[in-house]
Amino acid sequence: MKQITVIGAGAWGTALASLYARAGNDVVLYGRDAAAMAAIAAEHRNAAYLPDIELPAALRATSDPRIALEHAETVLFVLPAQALDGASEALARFVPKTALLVLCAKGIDRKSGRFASQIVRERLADNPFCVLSGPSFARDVARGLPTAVTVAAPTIALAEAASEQLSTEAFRCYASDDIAGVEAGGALKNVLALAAGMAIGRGLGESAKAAIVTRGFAELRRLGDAFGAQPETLMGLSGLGDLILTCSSEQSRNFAYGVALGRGVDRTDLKLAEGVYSAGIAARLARERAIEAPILEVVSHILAGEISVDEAMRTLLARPLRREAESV
Ligand SMILES: NC(=O)c1ccc[n+]([C@@H]2O[C@H](COP(=O)([O-])OP(=O)(O)OC[C@H]3O[C@@H](n4cnc5c(N)ncnc54)[C@H](O)[C@@H]3O)[C@@H](O)[C@H]2O)c1
Ligand SMILES: O=P(O)(O)OC[C@H](O)CO
Repeated sequence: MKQITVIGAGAWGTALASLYARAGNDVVLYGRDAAAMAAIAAEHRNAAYLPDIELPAALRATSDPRIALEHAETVLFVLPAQALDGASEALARFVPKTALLVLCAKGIDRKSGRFASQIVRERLADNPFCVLSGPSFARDVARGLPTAVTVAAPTIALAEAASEQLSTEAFRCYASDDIAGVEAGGALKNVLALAAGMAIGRGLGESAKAAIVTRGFAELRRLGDAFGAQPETLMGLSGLGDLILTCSSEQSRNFAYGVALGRGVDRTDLKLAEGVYSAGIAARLARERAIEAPILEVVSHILAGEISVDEAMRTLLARPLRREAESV
């Protein structure tokens, strides 16, 4: 049994806390909202996220960071990318020096262009850490449905040890030492899911969606390569695998948000579509590296209210014709 603390009581934090509590670990879920955390502890249910899922009775919940972290052997950071800098600064002093950090955000800090590992390690430089990413809807994992993800760490030995610890019967972790690849895949697939959703919402059809996902994946690979990612990582669970999942179901908040944009309707009920925050910075990082990323570019312009979905499609379709083999 491990002492595990999950920071972030949203959908994914609640699902992971539930997964590891059911697997027999001593798990504490930490969230900022004292009333919400007291309700989770009393009712074994997270009313704001996954309200219909019954949480394990052994799962503890608190809004006190000292209580949450004092005995932690493993600390999962399950916060939106934009919250990581502030939260890791505020919480760093409570995190035991030897605790394994598991970074679960799929986004890019839009001010600094940094990924989760770069942000959190600035505050917690001495702790061992890994990044967890891959096809995994919170609801599926909370219900105990099976999936597989990638766990990347600075050394393959640490990644294998972390994968061993983080795997359960239904949650299979593959080890990798490609942190850049795993983080790039997780963040960029969200932006591409917005584009895929927009195509469906605008009524452009499944063929257009498949073309956008495939050409978007070429952009993900080019930009990932510039970040130092290994191609096989991007072809794996945290790249292609998560792209397939996220672009194929309205269970994805990013895809659903894109569908809504394509239809011209408001979806403020979608609590977090990470791609909305990562699109502009992803397009900028590509531009700065002279990497062709027309889909990331148009998504960032649509979100900024600068062009419509129709204008974006016209821009994409008017691009010069290329040999496919030269542009993947
Ligand atoms: N939901 C999923 O299926 C899923 C799966 C895999 C990865 N992810 C990724 O995990 C990350 C979190 O996603 P989520 O689905 O849990 O989001 P969410 O919107 O459901 O929950 C985010 C939680 O973080 C809390 N929070 C925000 N700032 C905070 C702070 N400074 N301190 C403490 N808590 C804070 C919010 O109150 C909320 O409870 C995202 O990067 C997302 O892409 C989500
Ligand atoms: O609901 P989304 O779009 O944030 O996607 C959730 C997970 O990242 C899917 O793997």
